[in-house]
Amino acid sequence: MAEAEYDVIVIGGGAVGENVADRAVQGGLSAVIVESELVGGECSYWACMPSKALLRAGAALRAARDVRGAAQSVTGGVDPSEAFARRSEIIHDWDDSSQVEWVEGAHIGLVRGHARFTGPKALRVEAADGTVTELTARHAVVVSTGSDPLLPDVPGLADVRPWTSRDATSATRAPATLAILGGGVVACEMATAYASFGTAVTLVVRGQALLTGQEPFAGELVRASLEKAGVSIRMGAEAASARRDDDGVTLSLTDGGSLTAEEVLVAIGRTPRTTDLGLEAIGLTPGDWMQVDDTLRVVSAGADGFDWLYSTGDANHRALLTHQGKYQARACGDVIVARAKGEPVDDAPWGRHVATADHEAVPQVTFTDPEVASVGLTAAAAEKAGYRTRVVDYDLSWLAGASVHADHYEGKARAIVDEDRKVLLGVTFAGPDVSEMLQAATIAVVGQVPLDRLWHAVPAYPTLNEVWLRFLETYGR
Ligand SMILES: Cc1cc2nc3c(=O)[nH]c(=O)nc-3n(C[C@H](O)[C@H](O)[C@H](O)COP(=O)(O)OP(=O)(O)OC[C@H]3O[C@@H](n4cnc5c(N)ncnc54)[C@H](O)[C@@H]3O)c2cc1C
Ligand SMILES: NC(=O)c1ccc[n+]([C@@H]2O[C@H](COP(=O)([O-])OP(=O)(O)OC[C@H]3O[C@@H](n4cnc5c(N)ncnc54)[C@H](O)[C@@H]3O)[C@@H](O)[C@H]2O)c1
Repeated sequence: MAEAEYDVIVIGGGAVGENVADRAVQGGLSAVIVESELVGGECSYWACMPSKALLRAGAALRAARDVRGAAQSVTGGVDPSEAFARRSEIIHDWDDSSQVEWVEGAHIGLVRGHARFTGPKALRVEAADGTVTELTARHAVVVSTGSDPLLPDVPGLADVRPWTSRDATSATRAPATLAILGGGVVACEMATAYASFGTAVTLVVRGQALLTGQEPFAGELVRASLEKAGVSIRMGAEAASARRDDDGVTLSLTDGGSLTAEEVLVAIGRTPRTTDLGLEAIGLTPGDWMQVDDTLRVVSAGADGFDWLYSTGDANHRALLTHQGKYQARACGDVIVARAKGEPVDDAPWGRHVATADHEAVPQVTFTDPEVASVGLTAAAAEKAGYRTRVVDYDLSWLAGASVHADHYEGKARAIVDEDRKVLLGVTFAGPDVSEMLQAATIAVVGQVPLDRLWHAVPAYPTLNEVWLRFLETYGR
């Protein structure tokens, strides 16, 4: 049995854990990552990267088809086998050697195996070959273990071996038919990708809308385009039972209907990867999300007992997005260094050691058709939070840039103005290729740039970014 002591132990070598360890080492501490699967985690191998790779071919074709002159050259559809091959190439065929090389180059230790707490600042790591390493931390342990797909308790569902996001992103062949449970981000993105491969997709959605955390027009535009692409959408229905036979999986639905598909993908949210982490050894409850303060320090059972325990990324449930987890990681790594060295902690809102943006300025792109790019609060969320707001809507198709971009550009944009401070609380764009417009909105929201000053941020003509000028003109000066 090997033993080792480090200043910082990071459990989980996903994109988030890697960044915590990197910041700690850059601050002069020693750090080790414990990883039970692939260094790079879910995002690199089963989530962001492969899903976006699978979506890209369809998006490129749609763009070309809507530009007269280019459209004439598009004579076929997406070739799924080439799209799967490109996906595999982009994610290095599930080989993490390049990420391991990066970890080594960053002077971060790496222990492969499954970590469990044995006590405060103490972990036991079991590798697949049975090797055991006992690790102790001088200053901090960071739980960056991510999340797993949530499976609903539906009779028979587990027995039909449903697809999760991992199966959908690592498939090497498109099924003829696919049922998808859920109407959120994974469901809509995977419906878009598989419909582009020629799969007959049926979405089974519990509520009456898609992408419910977003402005309502986003879900409505995505719904219309999925239906145009041949996706069947069953709103107000849930799976009541499932069984598999030679015809595939048959789902009976709560609305009395049923459907049969070759595969069923469950995409109804996530559950924390904290069940098998030995949390009971430190007085926490296995299977819970880790509750943290803005410096990412665990507060679940009173901050005093856990001044050495942190959690970043999906595991803390603040914002289940790679970029936001990496943002937390930078604050977390830096605050661990500051506390270890007895340096001042900058934990005022927007300080170096806090993840303030998690509360009201989270950017997200959903890579559907159309893309949905949003940051900050929706109109409903701003109202709920008690702000006095004005909603500014603009139709993206009215922009000169849109008419050049595509022959039938369809899209909408919304900005939420805080009427008391005359700054933006949130912005949403839904339209083809809006993803690259998001960072300007994020800067305006995080920077709390006054509308008066935004008039001086002149968008280039003729680009889609002219929506910024139209927002201001619509609002009035
Ligand atoms: C289909 C899909 C598409 C997505 N697309 C996007 C996107 O486009 N953009 C975006 O921002 N977000 C996207 N997300 C969300 C994003 O994938 C997650 O927010 C991100 O991966 C979280 O990173 P993490 O480091 O917290 O967790 P993970 O990436 O899950 O990493 C955690 C790591 O910890 C390891 N681990 C867990 N327990 C232990 C243990 N006990 N011992 C040792 N190691 C352990 C795991 O093996 C894993 O490697 C997507 C999610 C899904 C499901
Ligand atoms: N492009 C991106 O940024 C991207 C892409 C994919 C995933 N993600 C992240 O991954 C996370 C997980 O995505 P997701 O789509 O699984 O979750 P989600 O929270 O986005 O959507 C889950 C959907 O399932 C529904 N639902 C919940 N329980 C249900 C049940 N028992 N039966 C039927 N429907 C049920 C919800 O109403 C919701 O519509 C998200 O938080 C998202 O941030 C991000």
